[in-house]
This record gives sequence, structure tokens and C-alpha cells, in this order.
Amino acid sequence: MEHEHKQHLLTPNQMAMADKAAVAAGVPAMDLMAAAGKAVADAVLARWSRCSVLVLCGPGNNGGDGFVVATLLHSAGWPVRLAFLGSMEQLSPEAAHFFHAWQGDVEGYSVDVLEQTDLVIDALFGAGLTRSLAGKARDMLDEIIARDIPVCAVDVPSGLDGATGAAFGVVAPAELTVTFFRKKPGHLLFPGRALCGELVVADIGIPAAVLEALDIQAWENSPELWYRDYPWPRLDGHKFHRGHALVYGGENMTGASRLTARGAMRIGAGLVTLAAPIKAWAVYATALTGVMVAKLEQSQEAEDFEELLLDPRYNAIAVGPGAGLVGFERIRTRKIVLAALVTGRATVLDADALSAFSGDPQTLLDAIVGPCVMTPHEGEFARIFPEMNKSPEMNKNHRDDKLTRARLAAKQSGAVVVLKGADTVIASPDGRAVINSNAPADLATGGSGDVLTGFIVGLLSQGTSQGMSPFNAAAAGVWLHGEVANTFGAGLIAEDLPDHLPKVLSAFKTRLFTFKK
Ligand SMILES: NC(=O)C1=CN([C@@H]2O[C@H](COP(=O)(O)OP(=O)(O)OC[C@H]3O[C@@H](n4cnc5c(N)ncnc54)[C@H](OP(=O)(O)O)[C@@H]3O)[C@@H](O)[C@H]2O)[C@H](O)CC1
Ligand SMILES: [K+]
Repeated sequence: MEHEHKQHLLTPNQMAMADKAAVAAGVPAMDLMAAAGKAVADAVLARWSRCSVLVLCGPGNNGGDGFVVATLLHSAGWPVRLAFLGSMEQLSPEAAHFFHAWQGDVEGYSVDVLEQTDLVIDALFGAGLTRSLAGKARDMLDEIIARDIPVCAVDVPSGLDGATGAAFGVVAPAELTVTFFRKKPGHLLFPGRALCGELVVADIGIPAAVLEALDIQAWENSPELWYRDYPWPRLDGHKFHRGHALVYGGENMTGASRLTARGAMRIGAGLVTLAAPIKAWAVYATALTGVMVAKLEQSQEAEDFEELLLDPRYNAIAVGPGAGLVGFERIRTRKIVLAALVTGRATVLDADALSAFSGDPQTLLDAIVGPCVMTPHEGEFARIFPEMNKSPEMNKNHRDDKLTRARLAAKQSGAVVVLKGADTVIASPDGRAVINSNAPADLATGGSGDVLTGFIVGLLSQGTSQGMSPFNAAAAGVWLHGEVANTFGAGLIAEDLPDHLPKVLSAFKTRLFTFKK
């Protein structure tokens, strides 16, 4: 399991390098293509009953895979037709070999060929796509969409950028995509994740060892990445070892920070204190058992918060949920955030803690001096990194994708950036990134972000010195957050998330011992 590293995500360029490394290691390109085509044919035979298949082959090795698929489905007794968009001369040696191995006709490449077709094998373009599809390639995909013909895509649906999940123009959505060796970011980032349909990753004989030579910077989120650092309660673990999380509670939206405090408790913070303006103190004090509530005196809340922070035992701080943005609250929220950041202690900034700096984000970014995790959704992200979506550099080469934006924001801010969504990206200032893929749609309920903030600050409060770095704490928090929602299922509301975590943790713990083997 160790060096399997199933979570690695390779860019199309890294995929090509893996390909070359495999050939250099003695795996003939011919065998790679044969194995790729076989993996696609096997996946089709396993999912569809015999039907009339049209294989669309493009000019490169994606097309080469298609030739292999056509021959294998034909020899399985399926009615197979093949149309080729390219020229013999342009084919690589291995693609040319499998082109000649195809015994059937090569039909003219026009939309008429779609007549009587039950299933299309999309082997037009894969990792080599460099620009939007146009002309006949595009017309064919438009027609496939119009006729709603099921598609099995080879490597990626044609038109999809494997690096970003962005569509270069038209993409025919696939029921099934078969990719090779490892996933690409584009298989996990929307719209790519949706356009791929069910994803199968086939081992085609590329040795896992080639990964060492690649400078992998992206992974699919999984406990495999961070379970070694997970702060399991130690037998001698006095609660003070487990750290003390300090959560700032707002005046009106008291529910938000209560969810955060509960999330921090449930994930194992030794102690949690919620600091709230005295006006809201009674609400918190009655609602929260087990969480201590500190009073912040009227109109000097920020000073009192600073005073609290003089106690070094508060080793992780969360600000944002329900902090308040209306009128004077905005000024107070900014002061509270700056008071937290100046301590240099692990700080999680979410929601209002971010929006309070829209208009002058640099004040916030300049104040980040210690371990910090930001958890913006797209709207909050745009307020803190307004230039991110408009810079010519970003849009010139389709770099306005989520992975690039989160990475640039992390680099620029020095914080770990959790750019939330159905495909949450966790990016570290050093360029590493994790794409989360287990979150169900139900998670988009009000308050679920407040709980995530609690999970992350709760993890950070437990042994930051020993090893749950902000990057790992964010990845673990996001994964557990998704896992709880998955196990809970329909009808989930935010309040269920903290209380359902223990069940997931114990299941995760037993599973861990299988990891450790
Ligand atoms: N690494 C592996 O695991 C294996 C991958 N295989 C398959 O190989 C493809 C990648 O093959 P490649 O030849 O590099 O590229 P494509 O087949 O995806 O593209 C072919 C050429 O198409 C041209 N191109 C690019 N964009 C367009 C466009 N919009 N319109 C027209 N033509 C386009 C481009 O050539 P240009 O010179 O025109 O730019 C491409 O070179 C991978 O996806 C796998 O399916 C191996 O078969 C097995 C091992
Ligand atoms: K394809």
C-alpha cells in the first residue's frame, strides 16, 4: 500500500512523462496501448450488453487506443464500426500498428456514421488536447449530444482538459470514462467530474516506481495522505495535551459559532472556549454544555479578546462563523481577526472573518504570520482575491481553474486555502494541493461550513507541534466532513455533522489498522 500511492493525480504532461518512463523501464509503448485498449474493452463488456458500437478514433494515441478497442469488441462478436479523424502518416508507430490490425472498414468521418449507433467509444482526443475542438470533431460531438447516444470515453471525454476539468468548448458527456495508471485533476474537478460519468482507473503496466521521478503536486483526498499524523487520543493524553480551541462567537448569528464549537469538541479538542459579546453571552451559556463561554465586555470586545489571548493555552483560534458584518460589527470582526493573527498561533478564518476584509484584502494577507487556514466559498474567495479571476495571466491559458486559483491564493497569502464546493480544493503555500471527492450534495446546507471550521480548529488544537500541520488538518477536516455526510445520508442538517462524527471516527480507526499493515 505504501508506494502504491493511488491518490496521486497526474497532469497530462506528467502522464506523458510516466508513459515515457515506463517505456524507458522496458515496457514497450505497444504493450501500453494494447493494455489501455483492453482495459476499455473489458469495461465496456462488463457494463453494456452486445450492441452496435461506433469507435471514433482521433489522430493521436488516444485514437490508437480506439483501434485496439474496436478489434477487441469485434472479436467479442459485437457489431463494430470505426471512423478515423486523422491521417495514417500522422499516427505514432504503435497507433499505426493497431490501425493495421483493425480488420474492418474505416468509415468516412461524418455525422451520418452515427446512424444505427447504440454506443460511441470516444477515442478522439485525450491527454494531447491543446485547444478547443472545431470543425468536424466538434460537429460530431454536437450530434452525439443531440442524439443523446451513450458514450464510453477513453482517458478523458474529448474536449475536456485533463489538467483542470475545464471543457475546451464542446464535450460529449460520458456514462463511463476509462483512464490509465492514475487519475488526473480533470477527473475530479467540475465540470470534468460530471462529464466523465463513472470513472475506472486501469493499471496498464506502468510501474508505480515512475511516480518517484515525477514532481507530483496534487492528490485525491484520502486518509492515506494524513492518517499518520492524525492526533488519536494517547493513553496518557491529559486533556490539556489535546489543546484548547478558542472560537469567537458573534452577537446575532449565535448558531454558527455554536456549531463551530461543537465541531471542535467532537473532533477531540481537549477544551473549547467560546468568546462572545456579553449581550449574547446568556444565549451561548445556556446552549453549550462542555464548552466554556468567555464574556467580552460591551464595546471593548476586541480588547477583551486580546486579553484572553494572553493565555498561551489557547493554541488554536477560529474566527468567522456568525462574527458579524453589519455596521460596527464589521470593524469589530476585523479587529478580532487581527488580534488572533498577530499571536502567530494556528488560526482558522471563515465566512465573516474573510468578508470583513473585502475592499482591502491586503490588510488581512499582511497580518498572516503564523499557521493559518482560510475556508472561503467562491464568493468569499472573490472578495479576498479579487484579481485572481481577472488577471490576463490567469485566463490566457485557461488557468482560471479552481486548482490554479487555490494554489495562487495559498502562495500569495501564506495560508492554507480551502476553496470549498462540491470539489473542494485544499491548497498549501508550497504548491501542494488536495482535491476532495467524497462530499455529497447534501453538504451544501446552511451551517455545514461552520462545522468544518470547528473540525479544522479542533484538529489544529491537538498537537500542532507533533504534526497535524495546517495542510493535513484541513485535508483531514474536509474528508471527515464529507464522510460524515455520506454515512448520515438524506435529511442531513448541519447539527447532525458534529454528533455523527464519532461513528465515522471509530469506523475510520478500525480501517486504519488495515492501512498500517
Ligand atoms: N500515458 C498513458 O498512460 C498512455 C496513454 N495513451 C493514450 O495516449 C493519449 C495521448 O496521446 P497523444 O497522441 O499525446 O494525444 P491525443 O491522442 O490526445 O491527441 C492527438 C493529437 O490531436 C491534436 N489536437 C489537439 N487538440 C486538438 C484539437 N482541438 N483539434 C484537432 N486536433 C487536436 C494534437 O496534435 P496537434 O499537432 O494538432 O496539436 C494531438 O497530438 C492518452 O490520452 C491515452 O489515451 C496510450 O495509448 C497508452 C498509455
Ligand atoms: K477521449
